[in-house]
Amino acid sequence: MPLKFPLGARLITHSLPSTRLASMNSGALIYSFRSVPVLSKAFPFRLNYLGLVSRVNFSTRPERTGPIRASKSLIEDEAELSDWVSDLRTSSMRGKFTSDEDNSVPEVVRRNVDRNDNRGPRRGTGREGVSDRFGGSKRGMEGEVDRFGGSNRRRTSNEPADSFRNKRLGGREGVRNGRVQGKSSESSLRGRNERNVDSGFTRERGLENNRGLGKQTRGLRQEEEESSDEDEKRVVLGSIDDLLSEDSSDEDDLDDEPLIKKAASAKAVETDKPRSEHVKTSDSYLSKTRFDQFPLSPLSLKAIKDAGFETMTVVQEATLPIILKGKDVLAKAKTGTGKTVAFLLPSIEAVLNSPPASRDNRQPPIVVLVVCPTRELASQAAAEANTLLKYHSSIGVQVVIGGTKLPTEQRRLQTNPCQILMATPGRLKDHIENTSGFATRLMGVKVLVLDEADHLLDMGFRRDIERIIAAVPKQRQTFLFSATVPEEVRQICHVALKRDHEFINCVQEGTGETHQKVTQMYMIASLDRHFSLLYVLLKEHIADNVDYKVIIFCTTAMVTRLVADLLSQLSLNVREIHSRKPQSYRTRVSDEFRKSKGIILVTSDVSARGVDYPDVSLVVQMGLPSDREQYIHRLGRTGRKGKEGEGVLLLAPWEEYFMSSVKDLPITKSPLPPIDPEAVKRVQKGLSQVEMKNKEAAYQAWLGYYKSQKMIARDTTRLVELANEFSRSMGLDAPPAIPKNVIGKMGLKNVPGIRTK
Ligand SMILES: Nc1ncnc2c1ncn2[C@@H]1O[C@H](COP(=O)(O)OP(=O)(O)OP(=O)(O)O)[C@@H](O)[C@H]1O
Repeated sequence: MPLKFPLGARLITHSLPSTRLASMNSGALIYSFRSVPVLSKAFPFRLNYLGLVSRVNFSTRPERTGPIRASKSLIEDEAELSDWVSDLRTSSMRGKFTSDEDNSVPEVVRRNVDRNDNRGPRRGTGREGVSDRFGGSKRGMEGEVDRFGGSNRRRTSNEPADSFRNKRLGGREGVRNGRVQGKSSESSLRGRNERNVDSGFTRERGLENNRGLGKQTRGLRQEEEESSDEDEKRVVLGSIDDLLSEDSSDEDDLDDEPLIKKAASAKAVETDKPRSEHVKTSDSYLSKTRFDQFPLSPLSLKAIKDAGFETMTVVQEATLPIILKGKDVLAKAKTGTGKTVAFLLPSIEAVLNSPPASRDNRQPPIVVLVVCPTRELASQAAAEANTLLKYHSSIGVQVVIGGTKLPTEQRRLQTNPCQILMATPGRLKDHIENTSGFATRLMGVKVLVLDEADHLLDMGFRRDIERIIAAVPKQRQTFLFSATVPEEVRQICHVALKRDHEFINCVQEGTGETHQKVTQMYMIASLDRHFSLLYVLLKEHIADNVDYKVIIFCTTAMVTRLVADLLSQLSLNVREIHSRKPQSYRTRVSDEFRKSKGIILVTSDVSARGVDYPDVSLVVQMGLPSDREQYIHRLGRTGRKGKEGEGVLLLAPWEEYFMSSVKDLPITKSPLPPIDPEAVKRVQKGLSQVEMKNKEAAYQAWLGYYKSQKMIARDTTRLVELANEFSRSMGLDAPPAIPKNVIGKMGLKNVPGIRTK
């Protein structure tokens, strides 16, 4: 079933958390952060999470299951951000947010603290473009075959695969590098901020339920995906891809005593359980802790049972007791390990513990505000919330995500009030500023969640996030969740979190942020071989996996369209998603892909984070990922819920420098598979059938994307040479001419090799 990675590639394992919270068998690492001076004005507040459940009176139930579930959609996000803004990001963030935070001294409250953080540089992102076409002709397949054991024959997952990859990779046991590093850079870093208390669990401070306040900071500009109007805004902001677009458009603990009580007496818990019980020996994303070991609403527990969740995931087990004690939390856990439920369950408890709204209050307070970077994620979180709220008929969920007219959402908010609101930043800000009574409702917020927090705190979203934080009460609880928490984010998380927040790191030291069951490899090939290589890889994967489900990430929307067009011409079962597709289309394709097998999704970074597609067998990343985090999140679309998966990163030789940013991840360099001349011919033919305007747009978008990559863009002559190489790889004799204004915006005026129109 899997790609035949070098044998050695499968030998590298990275066990999940081997250390765990004394009371809960989890492997999370918890750091408690001390204040920075500016946050010393924290004031106490207590949420009675342990108290009896009180019900809210207003019902929003009917609307909840309708429009919310119907509103799943794929969104554009960072791919939408301006490269120019991205280029400013790293330096600005560092310059601006280091002073106070550098003095903060987090307190480690767990033993066996993992030191595993990010080191990679953060970079700009791609942009999106236009398109609408999939399905594809059946041309081009006849006669192609044997290389793959028959053109249409697929092996079942149990069949042995006798393919070129066995030969190609079988002799490469020694090749795999399995680089597992990461201590050194980190220890120096954490040495500044944290202590490793190796004597157990000492968290008295956490029992106080003190509430701090999120500091509000000055804003940096933000840009989001919200609507076609927003898309237009992005054009103004200089996204090259936008400029090029024509249509603008992710058990044995049988003690039934609620674990929160155990957590409240951490030392006692430590003696209750021998340490050995706290060591996980597998890569399981699940813990052995049952949900009913926590003081959760019986109705929530019933819904959890209905959902088929038997035990908690590691991140759920690790965060819940801390959150239930009223602490702010920054949680890092690998992709596909249940972070959404981790923040939703205690959020529901917060609603239940809130005083019931007055019956004549037509604008009942929003108690829980969940902010997600994309529409898809907000909708997905709402769907997950609805699963958990199955028996909580009095709790309503709404989504404000853009993609629809603001007045439509305004009406919905008014007619179907909710206590839990999922939102994307831009649209949320719109409501704060333009929806009557909305700001008042936000004053009821007791829980603020930033999903994909590192991304939301990044430059692109910062200004809106700061505006949002300013709009909710300082007396609140805040949860930040992500699979990646780069150091820059650690340094600025005080923007949202209280000074005594806890950092719960479910990523074990040395494992990196990726899953051991996901084999990763990268290939270095000249651009002119990329399309053929992709075709060969796909054909092989399809031959080996009867239920293949592949995601191909491309650098920009226009390149996404090009690749989707090509693969369609090659008679592969392809769909495409990127920001320039209409919302309804993205929703439909997303739903289809979620449910389907034997399908390939070509996508831009709109699908990189958080999207929960089950059973993705292979993720291919074509070209440079915007940064280390993006590589991890993209890869995280496979190997979810402890499943196996494969990842291939396809780079040109001059992109290989990227590998230094992921050197701690177990990525194997693979030799190139032989490319059958027949396959080359088919690809060439396929390319010749792709519309010229799509190639032109892809060329320009490609140029725009790589112009945003500093390492490549600093030599503009070389950049244009490379772009022209890409042009040739599409079968073009001469590079497409680019409008003058676009060339000017890209700073490529008079660069040799560029053609102006
Ligand atoms: N306790 C559990 N047992 C089994 N499945 C669970 C449990 N909790 C959540 N899940 C499921 O696991 C899947 C992945 O969850 P989720 O999307 O929240 O992952 P994530 O950690 O947020 O991933 P990403 O970092 O990619 O956003 C979902 O389908 C969710 O319903």
